[in-house]
Amino acid sequence: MRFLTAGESHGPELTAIIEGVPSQLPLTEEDINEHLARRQKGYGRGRRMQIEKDKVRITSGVRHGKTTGAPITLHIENKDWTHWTKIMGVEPLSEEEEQEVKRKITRPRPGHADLNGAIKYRHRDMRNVLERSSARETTARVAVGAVAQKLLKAFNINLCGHVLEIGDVVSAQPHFTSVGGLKEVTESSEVRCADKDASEKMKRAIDEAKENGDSIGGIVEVIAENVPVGLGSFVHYDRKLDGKIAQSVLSINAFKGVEIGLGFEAARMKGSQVHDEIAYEEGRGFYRKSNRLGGFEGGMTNGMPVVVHGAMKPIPTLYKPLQSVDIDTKEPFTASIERSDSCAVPAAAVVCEAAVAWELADAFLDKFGSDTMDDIKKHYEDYVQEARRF
Ligand SMILES: Cc1cc2nc3c(=O)[nH]c(=O)nc-3n(C[C@H](O)[C@H](O)[C@H](O)COP(=O)(O)O)c2cc1C
Ligand SMILES: C=C(O[C@@H]1CC(C(=O)O)=C[C@@H](OP(=O)(O)O)[C@H]1O)C(=O)O
Repeated sequence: MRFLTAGESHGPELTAIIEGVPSQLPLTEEDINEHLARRQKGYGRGRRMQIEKDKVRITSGVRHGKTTGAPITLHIENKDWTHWTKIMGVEPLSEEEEQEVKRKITRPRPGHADLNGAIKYRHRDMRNVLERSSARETTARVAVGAVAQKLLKAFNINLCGHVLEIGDVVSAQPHFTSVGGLKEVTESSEVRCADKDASEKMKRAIDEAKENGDSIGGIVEVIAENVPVGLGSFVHYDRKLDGKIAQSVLSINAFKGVEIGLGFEAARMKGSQVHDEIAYEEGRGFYRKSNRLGGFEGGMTNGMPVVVHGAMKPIPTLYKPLQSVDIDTKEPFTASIERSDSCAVPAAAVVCEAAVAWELADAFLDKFGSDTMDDIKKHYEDYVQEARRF
């Protein structure tokens, strides 16, 4: 499968085209809207989230509730667009209009894409950078991930993204019996954290950052269960699925770190404390006695739950000024204030879930074929039985 997204933060809409989804997969707009709504929730977001009511419109690749195998086109309207029609218009402006909307952005925010993007594309108005570098794009990625999740769910593969840390507040590791249970708990929490005490502390940490004109980051975890052994491959660098997941997670706006299983902690431990012992049980087949490696060995899934962590830096746009330099006057200034989130870690957990879902679904189709759900199901069931008997 592959996908492209397009659209600016304050343009009319976000669009995604997905190619390679098999035919006969049941899919409705509501399947996607559910995830779009989840991404919009979460403590610490700014005023923009009160304006947007993200809903998808499917205009191709689905007929009467099922995919056809043709490219799927998804559209999500930006409600805020009505306030930006002049500033974001496609047609050239008259001189008068130009005067009216002339509010060039010349003051780059430390930590955002503004300055590098302006130099690279030679823009003297950094709006041309911020519009596309904005994490508004993650709406499209979540929509695409929702399609991937629908496919995985047909094979009982379930995912959940949740918050482990915000600032210096750390959640006790969740004790979940199933991703379903974890999902329920985290969806009812404003910070999407399964630890009730930590959730309250996280909210206070967000409030405190906001009161101080500051922002705050955190760590999210995505767990996927019932993933079959053998997705991805060891034979070539760009077929290693853990590597693909890492790329996908790091490409989410503001994500600066990714771990599979113990991740960085494994580097500080002895081999005997890290590697998961192998066991065998009639009917179940091979399994690991623990899951410190997060479901991966040799770039392939090993049948244990996939566990991915992503670290999000604090949001760059700050009410508390940081120093920067105007690209026109070359004068130093302290950053101008724009509307902004103070913490988007709970929302980012949903984005991270979508990123992992996409990579798993893509690897799944690589292994089991990609034309029609019936063929894939046959192939999958044969393989799972074989693997159990191996
Ligand atoms: C869900 C989400 C919401 C975000 N909201 C904001 C925001 O309101 N203001 C901001 O400056 N950055 C926000 N960011 C982060 C920026 O988009 C990101 O830092 C920027 O694109 C630069 O990319 P980089 O941090 O990956 O280098 C958000 C990120 C995510 C994932
Ligand atoms: C719009 C979203 O996030 C935006 C991401 C973002 C950024 O710079 O990344 C800046 C803010 O945009 P605005 O300046 O319009 O308030 C966020 O609201 C969204 O998540 O849907």
